[in-house]
Amino acid sequence: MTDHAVRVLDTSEHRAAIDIMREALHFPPQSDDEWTHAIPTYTDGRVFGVHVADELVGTAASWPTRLAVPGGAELPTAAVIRVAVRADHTRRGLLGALMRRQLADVRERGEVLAALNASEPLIYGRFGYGPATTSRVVRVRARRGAVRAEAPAGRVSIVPASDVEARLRAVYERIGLFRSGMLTRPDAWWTVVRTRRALVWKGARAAVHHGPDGEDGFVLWRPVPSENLGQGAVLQIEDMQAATPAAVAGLWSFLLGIDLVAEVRADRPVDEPLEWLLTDPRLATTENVEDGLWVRLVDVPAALAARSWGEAEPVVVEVADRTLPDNAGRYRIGPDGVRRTDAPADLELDVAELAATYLGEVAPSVLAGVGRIRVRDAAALARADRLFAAGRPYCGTFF
Ligand SMILES: CC(=O)SCCNC(=O)CCNC(=O)[C@H](O)C(C)(C)COP(=O)(O)OP(=O)(O)OC[C@H]1O[C@@H](n2cnc3c(N)ncnc32)[C@H](O)[C@@H]1OP(=O)(O)O
Repeated sequence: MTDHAVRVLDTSEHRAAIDIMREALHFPPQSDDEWTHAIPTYTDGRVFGVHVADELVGTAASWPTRLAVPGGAELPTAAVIRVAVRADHTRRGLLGALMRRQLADVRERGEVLAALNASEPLIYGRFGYGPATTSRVVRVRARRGAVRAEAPAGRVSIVPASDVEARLRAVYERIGLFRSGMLTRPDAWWTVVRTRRALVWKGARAAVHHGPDGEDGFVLWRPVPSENLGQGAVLQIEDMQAATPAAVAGLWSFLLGIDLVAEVRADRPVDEPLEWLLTDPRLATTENVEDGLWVRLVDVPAALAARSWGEAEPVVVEVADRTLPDNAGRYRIGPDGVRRTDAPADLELDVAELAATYLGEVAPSVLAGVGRIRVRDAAALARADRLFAAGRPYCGTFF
């Protein structure tokens, strides 16, 4: 491995770090205007840099959030952002050095989980992250009456442009983390959205859904270029939160009924019953189903203790963890809770596979079927499926 040093960057070095990230993603360096907006999105003390011969060549940062897990607990979580190594220093172990240092830091802060959106799915598994939520990219052809009349939709009203951030924040706070996989949104997250609205998403509009008990959903969308301009605009949903079935129906009905709109595109939960909601289910086309939030159990005992478990006889799971070895060991998981044990293992898995099952995204038997969980007691597998089962997770907060 190259001679290198990883350390916390001070604030005067943050701009250089963000430019390394932008270069790695093939974006130009930031303008002064962009940098002014970006400053508050870096949390002091949480931005790492890796130096080779005193030159900054890589970076990884995070900000603090909370992630909802099955049963409703919200766990302190590091949202990992802006991971990059300069192209002339890749594949020499520098990301590994950054990841190890960052995970140690997350652990010291008492954060139970780390989470990220991966640019490529091959990067993070080796550091114990697993794909823990899924989303689908969907296109829906717009037409008035696209949503079935009997759907219990409420009223939708457009938010004045000057009020968008305050209203959306208020609704997000109000509805809370209503499904597992959701994250709290700190100031830094809203700053990023404000910046995008000002600099990139020009023309973005927002609307809220009014349910019987108040505002229970919102959508932020913008028109995007399309080849079919003559047939109407294409609307890209940038943020949609819908805490009730009526909010789902109301917001879709509103968007699909706007005049001069040909199509609405969105990233939505795979279990959103869109096709059942539409008068013609073929109006919706799923373009892709892809990994969403990658999660890392940084403190395995605390993470396992915090989620609820289904009804089944306990299983003993042996967890391997190369990066944070004190997580390794056997855990007895049952409906009454989780404790370390010396009993023989029923199932053996890596902490990355544990992360993939943790929020209920995938059943242990699925991972066992493809050889990613080793089964020592076949009878335990069905029990593990029942224990790990939970409503489908979805994040909905891109960062
Ligand atoms: C949360 C986010 O910010 S996601 C954005 C991530 N950043 C990017 O995609 C920007 C462009 N890419 C980069 O900056 C770099 O290639 C990085 C950060 C992804 C990887 O940095 P590197 O310093 O090259 O990684 P490093 O050398 O430590 O690799 C560690 C291991 O991961 C593997 N690896 C790293 N990146 C990749 C990749 N993109 N695809 C496949 N394998 C990879 C390496 O081969 C190595 O494997 P090994 O341990 O078996 O030898």
